[in-house]
Amino acid sequence: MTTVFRPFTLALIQLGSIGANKADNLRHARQVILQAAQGNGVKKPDLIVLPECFNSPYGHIHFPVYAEPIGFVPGKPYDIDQCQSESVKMLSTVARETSTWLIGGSIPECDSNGKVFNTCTVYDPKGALVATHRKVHLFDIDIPGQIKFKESETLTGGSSLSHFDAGFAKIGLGICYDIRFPELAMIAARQGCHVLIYPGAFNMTTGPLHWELLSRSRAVDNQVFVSVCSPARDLSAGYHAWGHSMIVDPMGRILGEAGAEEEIVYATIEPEVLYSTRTGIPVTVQRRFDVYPDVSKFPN
Ligand SMILES: NC(=O)CCC(=O)C(=O)O
Repeated sequence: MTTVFRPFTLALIQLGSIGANKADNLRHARQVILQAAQGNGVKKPDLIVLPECFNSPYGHIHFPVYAEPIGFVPGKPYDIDQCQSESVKMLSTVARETSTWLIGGSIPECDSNGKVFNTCTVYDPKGALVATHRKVHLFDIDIPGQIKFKESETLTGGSSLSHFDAGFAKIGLGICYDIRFPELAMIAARQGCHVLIYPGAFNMTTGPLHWELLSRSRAVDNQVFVSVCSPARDLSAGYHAWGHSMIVDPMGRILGEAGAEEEIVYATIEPEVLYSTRTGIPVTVQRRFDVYPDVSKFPN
């Protein structure tokens, strides 16, 4: 069945005040979601997005401490009342109260084998948990003198791709470092996603260089809308996020962008832009898979 793609309003919450107290983080996130759901004076959003790791400080030592069991299995019914995750319960409740689709950024998730994942959860306007995405590519980098970070110290990478149908668009999910891997975005687009959404938290070294570049690249490569949602910058925290949450259209134009502080960014997603981009520059039907059939066969 082909997914309907209709105009809709997207709101990104560049959340601030993410501290050590999880209950405070959840309270604050709920309050800003309620505010975002009011709209920007023009239109109430159809979909609200939170940033990566919105309920805990961002750092590998924190993930196991803040991790919550979610236990979502795609395609199986999920009972929110039985769920052990306070973050999932809050997100489900506020999605229902606001009658809005909600992409709950990400939270550390633990499974029954003691593995911890960086997981995004998605709620429909009735509060049902309809999709999850476990960050596939862990953020392990070392730029001497600038930044060293190793999520794999405590996290396990997810092993599947995640797309969902919101009724007004098919949406592909990734988390932060996942945006550096064009294969994930290309598969989502080839499977019919119109919009790719990455809760993220780039840093002050790579953020200025790559955050916008990667967002616009994934949008132009695949002729889809791309949106990246960061926490606000907090120079008193252990990790300094770049901020600059943004929404990019299939031509690579930035439709809305935050600064470094807490802010809500709204944009209207117009399907016509995707269709006219694909008609004018038809790369999506000009690919030469006979020349480059499977890049994984080539050595590094
Ligand atoms: N949270 C992350 O995955 C950060 C990714 C990042 O900063 C990068 O440069 O990539």
